[in-house]
Amino acid sequence: MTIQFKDIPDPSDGSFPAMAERRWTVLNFLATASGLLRGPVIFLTLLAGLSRAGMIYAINETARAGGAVLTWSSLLMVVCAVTMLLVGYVLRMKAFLLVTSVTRLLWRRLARLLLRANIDFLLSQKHGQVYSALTTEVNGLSAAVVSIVEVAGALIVLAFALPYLFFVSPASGFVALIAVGIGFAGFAILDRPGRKWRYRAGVLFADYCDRVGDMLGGWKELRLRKTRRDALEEETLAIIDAHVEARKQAQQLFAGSAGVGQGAIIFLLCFVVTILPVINHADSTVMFQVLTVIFLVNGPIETMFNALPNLSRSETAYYRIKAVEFALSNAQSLANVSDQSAATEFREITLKGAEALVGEVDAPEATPFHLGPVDLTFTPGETVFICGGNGSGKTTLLSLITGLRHPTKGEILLDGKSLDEGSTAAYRELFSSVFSGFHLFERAYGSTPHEREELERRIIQLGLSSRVSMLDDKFSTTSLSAGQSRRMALAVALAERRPIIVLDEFAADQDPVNRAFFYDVLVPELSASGQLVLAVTHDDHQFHKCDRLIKMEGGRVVSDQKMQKANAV
Ligand SMILES: Nc1ncnc2c1ncn2[C@@H]1O[C@H](COP(=O)(O)OP(=O)(O)OP(=O)(O)O)[C@@H](O)[C@H]1O
Repeated sequence: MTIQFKDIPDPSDGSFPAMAERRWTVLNFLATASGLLRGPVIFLTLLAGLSRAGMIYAINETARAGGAVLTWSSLLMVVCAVTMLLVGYVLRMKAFLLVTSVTRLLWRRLARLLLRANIDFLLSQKHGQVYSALTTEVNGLSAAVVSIVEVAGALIVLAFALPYLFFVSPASGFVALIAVGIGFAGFAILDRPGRKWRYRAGVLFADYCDRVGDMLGGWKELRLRKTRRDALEEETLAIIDAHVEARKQAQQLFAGSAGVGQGAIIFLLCFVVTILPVINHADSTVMFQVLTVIFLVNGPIETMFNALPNLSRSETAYYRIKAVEFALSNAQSLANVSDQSAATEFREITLKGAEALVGEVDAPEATPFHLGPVDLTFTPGETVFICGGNGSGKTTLLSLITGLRHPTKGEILLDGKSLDEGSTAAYRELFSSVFSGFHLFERAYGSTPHEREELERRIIQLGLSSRVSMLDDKFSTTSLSAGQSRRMALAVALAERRPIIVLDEFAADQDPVNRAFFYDVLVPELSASGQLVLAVTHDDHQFHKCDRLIKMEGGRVVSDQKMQKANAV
């Protein structure tokens, strides 16, 4: 399924209520997810702001008192300075912890959604959007918590410093107000195009992740053909350049917005040193007081105008993450969420008029593959081979039988009871499998000690003990040849001792000895133990070794033939 950015607000949409609402949504999310409102950060920010404001006042009062060392104002100055330094340090640490809280929450949420995503989403080829959401977007969004704290701190300082400035010199207070206003106006003007470029950079980063996926997954094909490698490299470089350009454009606008804020403070300073003496008839005390205020609010204001673009970037990051969550939420399968207890045995599995559509979501422009209607029944102890040409629907049929895919029409019955999404999770536990595109985990996740014992036995039985050993539930290696990897996956599946084992073209990459072992020893052993064996195979000279042979053609079961099983040799 291609991820649709349906719910991403248009970054160029600056309509006031929509924009304000979006900002509020992001701020609200960050405040809640980080625990900002619960912890001491608000209090510490207030304390840091107050101590800075207190510093301004104390410096001025000390200067007015003639600079004596032991006055109440000089003591206040020391207390404020120490508080400012200590609180500043604690605040930086606490802010970092807020960032990690948001990252953890988002990563956990996305991981949960991924683990419950349905087959169509997982079969989709392009997962760059997921990788980019999990990396840059999550980092960008989390880091914005610090910006909230910085902006809040600066606003607190301003809330005290501006009235004080009006008190000391109304003209300076007025000009300072204009300067801050200019800073905000610069941000408001440059922010929207900045966000647009930032959004584009995000899309391009996702494309880059997809190309990296191609480089890692297709490294053999890329090594063997220079023109293919060159073309991919060329495309990747173009994506990188476009991404860098988009980021540069965004940065130019965001830096410009911060620059306007900085320029406004410089304008204020210029006013103080050039115009104020004329208005004030060169009163050096007022000059000193005004300069002290500007000196001490300069830092927080600069930080604030730098932080505002970060909040803007975080808005884009938030909605890009939301888009992935949206796509994943739409692709959730209740069968992956339900925690009904596992089914441990069955009498009969029936597919009744079951149909499936493949590729409908992933490639809407192409005609989807239609499987069925299929009517089949399976019982314990049967050995069923499924054959048919490439693309005839064997794997799709297996995904229906195993409950990985829900029929678009018809139903699957377990012991006469129709499966719904809620009961499918328990049903799936009947199966162990080695699909053609299997995955070897580094550990035997979720295995019991008894299963691990069985796994060690199977590793020996399948001739893998010279390559693989187990330390607790961890395999010594998963770097194996194709045939060995498949046997390793089989060992894991066998150790699970489920009532049904599904094997998709298992023998395809086995040597003659292992192939013979599979058909003549293993399959009869499983059948004798009462397990239902469902095996996709192209080995027509082995067809006589099954109880039933199902033949697929163009998505339909064209024959379901009872076989006279030959005895194993
Ligand atoms: N992710 C997908 N998106 C779109 N179509 C798909 C996808 N996966 C498979 N198909 C299509 O579904 C059809 C059935 O595929 P399936 O894998 O079930 O065939 P198969 O019989 O197992 O083939 P093979 O012998 O090659 O493994 C094919 O025509 C294939 O092109």
